Amino acid sequence: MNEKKAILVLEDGTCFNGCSLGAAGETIGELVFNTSMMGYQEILTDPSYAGQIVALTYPLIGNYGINEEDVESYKLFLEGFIVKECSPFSSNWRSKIDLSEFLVKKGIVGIQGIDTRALTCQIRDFGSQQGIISTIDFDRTRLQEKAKSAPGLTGRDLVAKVTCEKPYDWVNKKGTPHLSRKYKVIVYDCGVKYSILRKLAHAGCSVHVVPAKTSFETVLEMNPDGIVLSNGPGDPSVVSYMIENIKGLLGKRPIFGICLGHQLLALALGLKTSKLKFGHHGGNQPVMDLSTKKVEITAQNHCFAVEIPSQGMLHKSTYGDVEITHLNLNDKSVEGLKCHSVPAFSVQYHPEASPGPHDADYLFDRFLQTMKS
Ligand SMILES: NC(=O)CC[C@H](N)C(=O)O
Repeated sequence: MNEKKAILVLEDGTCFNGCSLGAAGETIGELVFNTSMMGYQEILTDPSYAGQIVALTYPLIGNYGINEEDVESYKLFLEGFIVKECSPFSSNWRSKIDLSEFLVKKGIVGIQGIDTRALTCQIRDFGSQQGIISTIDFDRTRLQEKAKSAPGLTGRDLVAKVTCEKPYDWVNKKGTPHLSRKYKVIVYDCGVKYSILRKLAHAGCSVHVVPAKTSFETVLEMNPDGIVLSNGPGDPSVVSYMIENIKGLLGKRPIFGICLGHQLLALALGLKTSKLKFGHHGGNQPVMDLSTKKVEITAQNHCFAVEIPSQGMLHKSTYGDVEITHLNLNDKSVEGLKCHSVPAFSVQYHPEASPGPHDADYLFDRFLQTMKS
């Protein structure tokens, strides 16, 4: 273990002393804990973690290294990383680099050797808060002040920070776009995970990714068969340009929203979103499909959620009835919705992720069916 000191100070003054992991320096972000036992590479490269410091609850992380295939983005957008113990060596046939080297290379400041269980209990009991990791300043009062004055996630448009600058086609292994495909899908990149693009390509779609600020008129001119609203970081309620785009697309083409995309679709339909106490981040969240009563084990990563409409599971929107289709069995929060009069549906969880189970794969088939009809 790197013996260089590091400190984590929370907004409320709680302090953890540990060792530096990754780059030296200082970083501030909203603290979240992720309960996945593996998949740290996918977590690190998920753009939805922009603005956040991620603590992993599983105690030993890094033992299968980092490979070239499992990245979810070209860049790391999270603010910091916390583990109990980073494995000092890694072993896997695909591994190209150790986790700690990878973090240094990507400039991510982290801390290890702290009681991640105590940190998790703190976040779970008192809710998420800002935290600061430092390897250069150990003055607790000063660090706490900095954490307190950090902006937080609410009211911040982080999509603008992570969306692609230019449109691009998702290419196959030979580097050419999948053009002669059955369905042409436009993906609004709000911080898209590559697994979504991989799944769509695997399902037989040609996949065109566009920046989040692309107008709905431009998207319609491209004549897609369907539109995917991707995952992404931050507070959905302030991403007004996406909400306006969705309003322009509803009823014109089939829409499938994933995570932030689900929240944005809900907002466009007149529903509300709000922040959860500490969010859902992990690979074993139980979700019930209310129409079949079937329970799926799902991967999730979100801090905000769609509120249950005051009149119950059916919401009257200007686009017709909107039904809440899925609920989280842990806290009964909204996990999915569908429109009755226009082809649009969405889920709060990640059907493209497979933290073991592939329970939610069927949603891609459903999207294909919607495009077909
Ligand atoms: N993974 C996501 O798309 C996250 C959605 C949103 N930023 C949230 O935290 O709730």
